[in-house]
Amino acid sequence: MAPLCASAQIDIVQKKTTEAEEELHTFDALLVRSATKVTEELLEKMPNLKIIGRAGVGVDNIDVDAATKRGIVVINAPNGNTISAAEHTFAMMAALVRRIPQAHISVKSREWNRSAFVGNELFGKKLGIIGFGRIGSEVAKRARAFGMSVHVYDPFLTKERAEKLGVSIHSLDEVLTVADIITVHTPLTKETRGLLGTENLAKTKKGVYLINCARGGIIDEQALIPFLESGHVAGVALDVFEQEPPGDHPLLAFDNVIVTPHLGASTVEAQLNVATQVAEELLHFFEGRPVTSSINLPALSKDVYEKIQAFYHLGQKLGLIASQFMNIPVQELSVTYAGTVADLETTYITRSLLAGFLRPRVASTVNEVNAAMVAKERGITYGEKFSDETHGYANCISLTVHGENKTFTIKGTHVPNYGDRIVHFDGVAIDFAPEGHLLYIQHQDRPGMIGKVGNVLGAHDVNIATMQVGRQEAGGKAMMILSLDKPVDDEVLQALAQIDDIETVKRLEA
Ligand SMILES: NC(=O)C1=CN([C@@H]2O[C@H](COP(=O)(O)OP(=O)(O)OC[C@H]3O[C@@H](n4cnc5c(N)ncnc54)[C@H](O)[C@@H]3O)[C@@H](O)[C@H]2O)C=CC1
Ligand SMILES: O=C(O)C(=O)COP(=O)(O)O
Repeated sequence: MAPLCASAQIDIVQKKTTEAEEELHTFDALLVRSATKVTEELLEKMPNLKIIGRAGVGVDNIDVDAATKRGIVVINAPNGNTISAAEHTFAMMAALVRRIPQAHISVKSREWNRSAFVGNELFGKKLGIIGFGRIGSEVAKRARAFGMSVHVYDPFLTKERAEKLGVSIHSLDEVLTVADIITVHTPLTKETRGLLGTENLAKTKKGVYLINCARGGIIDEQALIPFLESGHVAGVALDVFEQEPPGDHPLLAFDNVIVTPHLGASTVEAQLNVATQVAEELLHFFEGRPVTSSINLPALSKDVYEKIQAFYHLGQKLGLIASQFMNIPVQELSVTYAGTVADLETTYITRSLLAGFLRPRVASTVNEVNAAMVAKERGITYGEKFSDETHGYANCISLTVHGENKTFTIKGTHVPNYGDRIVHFDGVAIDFAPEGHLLYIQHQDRPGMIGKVGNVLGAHDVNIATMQVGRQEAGGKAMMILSLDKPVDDEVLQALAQIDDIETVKRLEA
């Protein structure tokens, strides 16, 4: 939190959401741990919210889809508590096989019953790890130091990484059947909920030990009961529960179930790490710098951000202008990158372009977080292409919009230390800055057109800042793009449309 406390721009309110009902609508940012449930209902009460920071890893307490729909960035602190969670898992493993909590209670009860607490060694045992990300792999390192062999199931794990960490990759069934101890380290998702349920528990070795320091529900709590009763499962260590706190849960009655109250990340070090990480990211966000640990935005490093920043702005302007020009329903946007920009992280630029395009069309907030989702909802598809055709510029972004009976193409370039320029507009080569109050006029290429337009605007007290003209061929289709000191009203548009040889007049705000 220190970075936030040091910032003069940030006011910190530390309360439970239920105690802050009256103020909820005022907050720009929300920082939470796992106990706060960020539901759609809560988000509805927070119309000002721009970012949610999870000071930890798991975001299963946050309705990320609902946040994304509203254009709210969700960030977490992905590695600040990894070591603490891995160490806690290991502490639970040792406690489980040596029955330390039970022995502790016994001695505290003034008993001295050594024969009741004969345990097992970890040395030489097969450890099954399900989910081999940051925490799973740290657990593996410690297991190897204890002389255990490590058998991993993770559908996304590469052979190289497994070899590097000295573990063997297996199918889920293989891990279930060979492991003496199984520990789960996946996120809680549709796929992992109930991963260790009746069917899979039945595949485990008789006398297996199970550990869940990831999320309640990955091991099905109800399904576990008969396996404990029959002695098939020798013991279970749980740091997390389907409902937290678990209340009077039947699992708590078993002597060989050892538990902690979601303490995996509860160390001084981990809390300092995650709080600092998330606070720094939050400040970056409000300073307009990239955030690197967003759940609902592609990751972007500072270096990459600095390179794409200019194109990000250009993309947004291309989208914005094209959307107003094509003020009809559209089905498809096609973006082509050429020259230096084609080597950059274009996904971000495309998202920005898409957000610019959608902004004049939708009432709700649309930004690079929810642009793809909003486009999908409206049946607009989009795609990226790469080309060598830069039209003589160092870089060129070209956007083609496909509407029902019309297709429109706009191309732009970014010139360092000069700015963005639109260099092609609806088939005509032109050169103007996509800024401010613009007016598009399509007309026949005849002498005197500029004067006529100037007269009408002058009569309505509209000052022209710049004027660019272009045409396909002499005497054919021609266009003017004017930049004006103030926006024009409908009356001015009508007056211009009445000039002979003017075919279309459109207002474009950029
Ligand atoms: N008890 C506690 O206080 C803490 C719990 N956690 C929890 O630990 C879990 C793991 O965290 P990290 O290692 O940081 O995450 P991670 O994202 O680095 O690793 C998760 C791994 O699970 C794998 N995975 C995803 N779906 C899978 C599936 N269906 N089957 C097998 N593997 C699958 C992924 O490929 C990934 O390698 C999370 O659920 C997190 O919320 C994290 C920190 C503290
Ligand atoms: O980071 C995680 O996923 C955790 O489970 C830690 O949760 P906490 O912040 O301790 O409520």
